[in-house]
Amino acid sequence: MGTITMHKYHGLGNDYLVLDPNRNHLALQERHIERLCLRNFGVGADGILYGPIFEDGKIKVAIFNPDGSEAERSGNGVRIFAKYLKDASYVQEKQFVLTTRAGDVEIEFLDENAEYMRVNMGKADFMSTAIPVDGIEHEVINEPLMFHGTLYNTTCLSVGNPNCVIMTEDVSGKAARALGPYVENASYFPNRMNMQLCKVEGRDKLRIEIYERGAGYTLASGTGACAAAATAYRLGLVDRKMTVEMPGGTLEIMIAEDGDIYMTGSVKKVGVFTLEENFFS
Ligand SMILES: N[C@H](CCC[C@H](N)C(=O)O)C(=O)O
Repeated sequence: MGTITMHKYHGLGNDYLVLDPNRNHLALQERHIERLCLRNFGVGADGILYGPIFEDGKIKVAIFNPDGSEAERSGNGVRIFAKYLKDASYVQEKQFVLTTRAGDVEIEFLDENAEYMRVNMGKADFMSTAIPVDGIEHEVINEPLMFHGTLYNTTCLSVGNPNCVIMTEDVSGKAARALGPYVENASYFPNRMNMQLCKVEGRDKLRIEIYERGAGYTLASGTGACAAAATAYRLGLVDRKMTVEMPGGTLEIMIAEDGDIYMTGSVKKVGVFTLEENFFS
């Protein structure tokens, strides 16, 4: 197998390991992903970014959660991977397109070190069939759904991956950890679900706590911030530009006139890990 080298980054405390198949020989399997993400027995991460995969003239990245499931998109993940592409000299431009399983995102570096960037994350889709949410095709807006015996007023949407946003005054890590597993695995959601608890703190400010599909409680989520922002805007609770505050830090979100969601935020490199030959044995 040869030595495996991985590059660790975080986006507002949501940390990922980059595994580059062009520079490592590892047929990535679920068990490898789970083991690498373990914080005590492994390297520790909220997910794996596998790429760049050069295909059909595109630069692709595959995104995996610690439970081995593949995500259609990750907001912190695409900012991290964009910085890796620059650090590893795969890209020299200030702007370029990165392709995820949910399609293209447009990256724009805002500084020399690619530690601060803006990403066009595309449009939100509230249609049940796009998220997906079971039942007749309808927009899932302000819908009462039952989780763990209690009804919650929810709005569900896709921003490439499935998100459930619950507007509430009780936005805390404790509340997110308590409710999150029931939302993640509710029978309404055929592909499971990412959950955000969201408090509107002004026409330009949201605060969220996150429980991610396949990852659990995390300190920040790019798609989660975009989902909360698109929901609050759709509900008429905020203007087009806002900050979304999370335990790990803040992202700036702007909903453009055409509905595209622009996410601006930072990325930090932690370091490089070289795995022991027998790490997976
Ligand atoms: N767990 C998510 C993917 C990562 C989302 C989050 N880390 C982000 O920054 O968007 C999912 O299964 O859809």
